[in-house]
Amino acid sequence: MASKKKKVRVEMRRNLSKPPRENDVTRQFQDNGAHDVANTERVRAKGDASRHRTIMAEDAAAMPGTEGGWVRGRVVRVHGLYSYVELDDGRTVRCTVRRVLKSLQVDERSIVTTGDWVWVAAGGDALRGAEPEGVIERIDPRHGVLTRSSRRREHVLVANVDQLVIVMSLVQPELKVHLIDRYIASAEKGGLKPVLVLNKIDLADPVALQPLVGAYSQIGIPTILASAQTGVGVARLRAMLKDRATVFSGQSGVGKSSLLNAAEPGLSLRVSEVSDVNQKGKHTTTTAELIRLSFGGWVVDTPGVRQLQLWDTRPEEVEGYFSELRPFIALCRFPDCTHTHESDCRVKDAVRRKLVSGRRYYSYLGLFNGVEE
Ligand SMILES: Nc1nc2c(ncn2[C@@H]2O[C@H](COP(=O)(O)OP(=O)(O)OP(=O)(O)O)[C@@H](O)[C@H]2O)c(=O)[nH]1
Ligand SMILES: [Zn+2]
Repeated sequence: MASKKKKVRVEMRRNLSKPPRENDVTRQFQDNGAHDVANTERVRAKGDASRHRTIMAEDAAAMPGTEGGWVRGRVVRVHGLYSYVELDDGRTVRCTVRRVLKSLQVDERSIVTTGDWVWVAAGGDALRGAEPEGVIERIDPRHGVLTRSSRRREHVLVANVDQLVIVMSLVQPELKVHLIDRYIASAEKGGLKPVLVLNKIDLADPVALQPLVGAYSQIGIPTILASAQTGVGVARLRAMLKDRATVFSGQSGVGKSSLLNAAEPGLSLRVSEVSDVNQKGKHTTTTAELIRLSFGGWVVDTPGVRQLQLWDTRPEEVEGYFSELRPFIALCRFPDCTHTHESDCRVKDAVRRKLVSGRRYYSYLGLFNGVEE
C-alpha cells in the first residue's frame, strides 16, 4: 500500500474541454444529453435505438411525483457492487445498477461513481424499511470530474465537483507562495473553481497580507483570511461551501481538518474516519466519499487527492491555467509564443507594465519549465 510508494497520479479534468474518446463512458452520457426529458425526446426523435437511449426515453413517463416514479439522489460512496445513494430527505439507499446500464461499462469498474446524480426506482415499498434498497435507473451527465490515472488507465474518483478549496497556512508551516499558483493551475486544469484560504491569521499580521489577498482577488480568486482557532473568516468559508461540492487540498498541518470543523462541528471527524477506513484497506472501495453539509453542500474526501499534482500536462498547456494571461497571449507576435525568450511577447510586456503580477509570471515560468519532470 502506501509504504510501497506506488505512484498514484492524481489529475483533474473537465470532460467538456476534451474531445470525445472511444470507450469514454462519461462522454457517452454527456453526448446522450441524459439530463432532461426534452433531450430524451430529441434523442428518440433522432431514431437512435441504442439500449441506453431507450432507457432514457422510458424515463419520460417515470419522473418523480408520478406513481412508481423515480427519485433523485447522489452517490455518496461506492462499495463493491453497491452504490450508496443519499436522497434529498437524508436517507441512504443501497443500490444496484440496472443491468442495461451496466452493459455500457467499459471495464470491470463500476459505471457509477461517487458524486453522480442518479435516479432511483422507488416503486412500492422499496425505499421504506430500515435498510432501503433500490435500483439506479439513470445517471445524469457529469461535470468537474476528478480522475486518477495509474498505469496509463484513467479512473474517475469523483464526479460533479465544483470547487477546490486551497488551504495554506501563514505560519507553522510557513506560507509557500509558489505552491498557491500550482494548486490554482491544478484547479483550472480540472475545471474547478479555485478558492484560496489563508489560515492561521491569528498568528500573522493581516495588514502585511493585504497585497497578497488583493493580488488574488484581482484575478478573480476568492481569497479568505481565516483562523480556525478564532473563527475569523469561517462564516465566509461556510458561504463558499454552501450548495457546492468541494474538495479541500493543502499540505499537512495547514488546518484543513480544523477549518472543516469550524465550518461544521463534527465534520472533520467524519472525514478522518472515512480516510482511516480507506488507509487500512478495510473497504475495497477505490472511490471517494461525499459528506453532506448540514447547511447545504458537500465535502469530498478522496484518498490521495490532497496533494495535487499537475500530472500529464504539456508545457504549452500551462499558459491556459493562468487566466489573467489570456488577453495578452493572443497578441504575442508568434502564435506559439512560450512567453519565455521570444521578442514581441505581450505577456512579458504586461509584466513589465505591471498589468500582470511578476510573481504570477514567475510561477508560470516555474510550471512551464517544470511540468515535464
Ligand atoms: N493558531 C492556529 N492554529 C491552527 C489553526 N488551524 C489549525 N491549527 C492547528 O494546526 C495544526 C494542524 O491542523 P489540522 O487541522 O490537523 O491540519 P490538516 O491540514 O488537517 O493536517 P493533515 O490532517 O495532516 O492534512 C493543529 O495543531 C491545529 O490545532 C489556526 O487557525 N490557528
Ligand atoms: Zn508571449
